[in-house]
Amino acid sequence: MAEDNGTGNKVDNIHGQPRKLPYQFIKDITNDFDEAQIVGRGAYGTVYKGTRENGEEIAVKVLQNMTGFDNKEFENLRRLKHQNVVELLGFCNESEKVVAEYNGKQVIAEKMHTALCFEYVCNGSLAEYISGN
Ligand SMILES: Nc1ncnc2c1ncn2[C@@H]1O[C@H](COP(=O)(O)OP(=O)(O)OP(=O)(O)O)[C@@H](O)[C@H]1O
Repeated sequence: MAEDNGTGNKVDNIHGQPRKLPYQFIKDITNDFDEAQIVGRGAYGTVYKGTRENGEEIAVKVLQNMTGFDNKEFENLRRLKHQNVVELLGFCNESEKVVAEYNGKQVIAEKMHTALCFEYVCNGSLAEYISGN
């Protein structure tokens, strides 16, 4: 089923090879990165629970201070498929022009939106599981 996120970006089946996802799509499924959707925080950013129109849940890891996915870790993750490893469904790497202040002047700046989307695992973290919380 295709999902129209209101910008003309149709997002079909997201399973298979990890694919590039529009920023508008991850914004929509996380209710504009609503605090109530936060499921955790890691060293690289905040993880949100996103819900697609068809009810499918997705973990959206919004990465901070990243400009792209040219590192080895991402390439490995992209190829990895294993029953014990959460599946990478897609990634977002989109720039947006924003007005920012620089040296007291208003300038047009390019803001990068980078995120990784994984299958959602609903049993909490391993630490919580082991400690029985
Ligand atoms: N696929 C997922 N499904 C559900 N919750 C997740 C998922 N991925 C991460 N989380 C939640 O978000 C928290 C932070 O995850 P994240 O991967 O960002 O940090 P991390 O495990 O400390 O690794 P990193 O070193 O990459 O920061 C996890 O502890 C977990 O609670």
